[in-house]
Amino acid sequence: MTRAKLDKKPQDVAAMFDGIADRYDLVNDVISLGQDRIWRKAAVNAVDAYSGELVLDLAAGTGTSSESFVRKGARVVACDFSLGMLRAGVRRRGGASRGGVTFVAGDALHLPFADETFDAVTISFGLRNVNDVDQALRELRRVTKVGGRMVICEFSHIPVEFVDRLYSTYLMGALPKIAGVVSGSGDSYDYLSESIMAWPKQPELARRLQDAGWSRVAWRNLSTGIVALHRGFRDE
Ligand SMILES: C[S@@+](CC[C@H](N)C(=O)[O-])C[C@H]1O[C@@H](n2cnc3c(N)ncnc32)[C@H](O)[C@@H]1O
Repeated sequence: MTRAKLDKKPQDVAAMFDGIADRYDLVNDVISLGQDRIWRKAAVNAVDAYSGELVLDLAAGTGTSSESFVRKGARVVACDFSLGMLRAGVRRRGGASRGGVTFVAGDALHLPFADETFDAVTISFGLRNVNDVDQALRELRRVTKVGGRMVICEFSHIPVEFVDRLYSTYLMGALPKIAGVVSGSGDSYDYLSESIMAWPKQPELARRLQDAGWSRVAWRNLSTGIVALHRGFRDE
């Protein structure tokens, strides 16, 4: 089983997700104790897409993060570069373009869309896996219409130091073991823990959004900072 490292070589990241695609959604529910559903709901509310809008869900994987936008009446393009994850999503929905979700293969660093295509763009638990975060933030902005918005939902850091240390113990100890039993690939979940711990804290990520040209940047913690939602607008 391929396991990505912190250099996040695209072929390793894609192969790792190909390998865990079939059990990906089940493992998420188990290791987050069902919290992932609450985080996804918060992301959908933050995007606040309405009927007739076109939303890009980047690094959409199996499309779990995409489905709720459709329930709000928007059309969603679910884009990912792991063909294994896309196939699992297409199988589950019974087609590559069904019920408002269209799966598209594409790389976050060179998105296969024209400038100003989407009303809103979003990425859940994907940005941390991209090997050039700043380029991905610029690409997301390029494909967003002027006036449009972006929401990032990503694992983050608990602001209270000793609680963050306790959480790190769970991340480095129990999490990969539990995920290993459920998924059959503990190595991939060692990468999950390491990549979360190496991920920038909330203010640093906000600064990088601004550097990439996003305006009115703000964030909010979910589950005391285990996850954070960052939001920005394309004003020009
Ligand atoms: C943890 S999964 C998240 C899937 C989904 N958004 C969710 O919330 O369940 C991360 C996804 O990011 C995708 N990914 C990582 N780097 C990417 C890139 N450069 N371009 C497109 N997708 C990428 C992986 O293939 C994987 O499907």
